[in-house]
Amino acid sequence: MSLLTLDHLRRCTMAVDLGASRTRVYLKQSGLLVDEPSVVAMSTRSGALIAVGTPADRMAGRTPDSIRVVRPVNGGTVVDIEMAQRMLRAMIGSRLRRSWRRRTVQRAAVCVPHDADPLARRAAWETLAGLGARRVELVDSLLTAGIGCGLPVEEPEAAMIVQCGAATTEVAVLSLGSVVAAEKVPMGGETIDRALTQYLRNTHELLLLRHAVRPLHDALARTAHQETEVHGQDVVTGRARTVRVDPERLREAVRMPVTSLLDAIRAVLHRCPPDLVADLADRGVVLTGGGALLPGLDATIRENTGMPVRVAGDPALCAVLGLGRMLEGSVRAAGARPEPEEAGEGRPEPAQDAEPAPAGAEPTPAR
Ligand SMILES: Nc1ncnc2c1ncn2[C@@H]1O[C@H](COP(=O)(O)OP(=O)(O)OP(=O)(O)O)[C@@H](O)[C@H]1O
Repeated sequence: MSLLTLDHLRRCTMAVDLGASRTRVYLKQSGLLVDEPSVVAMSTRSGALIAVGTPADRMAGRTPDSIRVVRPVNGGTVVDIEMAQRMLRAMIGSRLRRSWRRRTVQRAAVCVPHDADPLARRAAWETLAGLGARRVELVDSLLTAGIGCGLPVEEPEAAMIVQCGAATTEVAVLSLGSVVAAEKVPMGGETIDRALTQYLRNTHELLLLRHAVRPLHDALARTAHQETEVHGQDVVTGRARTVRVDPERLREAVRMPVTSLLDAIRAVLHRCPPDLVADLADRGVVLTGGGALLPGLDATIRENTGMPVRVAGDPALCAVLGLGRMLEGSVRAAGARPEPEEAGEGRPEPAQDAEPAPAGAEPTPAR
């Protein structure tokens, strides 16, 4: 994270985190503007938007043939650019006056996964450019999450972050404003939900209702034999049925995804120089992302690594709030002089983390 990058970011007015589960938008000097499910409901006949965000999410699994529910982001990557643009435009448009909207989106910053390939970076860039952004800065979401949870990422002492998203979890060691080592596992909140749903289907022949998964999360932290009642639909008869499940069986059901996360933490530790590992023993691990709220996850990591583990405050908002802090100018670059405003002046160059504007691609005018 160079002075130049921070200088470019300070000129942005809008910070965006396009997540598989939720979309968040932070407005400079105003705070969090949008925090809504990344979901769009559209008419299959006319293609018109019917609902966006929370109301669209409520429709999922209940729609007639005339309505299609679309999730334009998958694993932190925009997979349907046009739909992501329509979703963002509707979310921002409903909260900002038209005159403000144009000015706000002109310079935007967006979080991208650490290992985002050129296509994924281009998709994030195009989504924002299509909204009218003339300049789009792409910033590593591991750094923004680290800043958002209060880690002094610009210092030489190492810190470990585990960013638990909906579809994936990223483990990283941060030092001097950059990522020293990182691993990604295809395990997230959705993977845990799928494992619990499959367990109930295979063992109890019960189909779980979409909103009945959350109580099972709480059950994961209970002691053995403290059974939990689960309501669902019988696979064979199709009728409503209730079963009682032991928390120990639920923990077994999610053991595989959790073990893959523990393996990733070990792999990252092995790749770190000994001095940084010594820092981690003192500073421990911080869990960010909505999946960090899974009851008992922090305790499991603590038991298996022997390191102190804490869940960040508002973990799901860390990435966007961290990017917001960069926009507000409250982050110092590694080894920065005290007056960062004066740095970066002079010849304008592309920011280190920014995607260069693709050749021939003019920013689309605001609609
Ligand atoms: N209280 C909770 N207990 C357990 N899991 C939770 C809780 N709250 C949110 N989650 C899970 O967190 C996940 C969403 O996290 P987050 O909002 O960080 O994801 P995202 O940024 O949209 O996704 P990604 O980073 O994968 O693109 C969901 O899968 C959700 O089930």
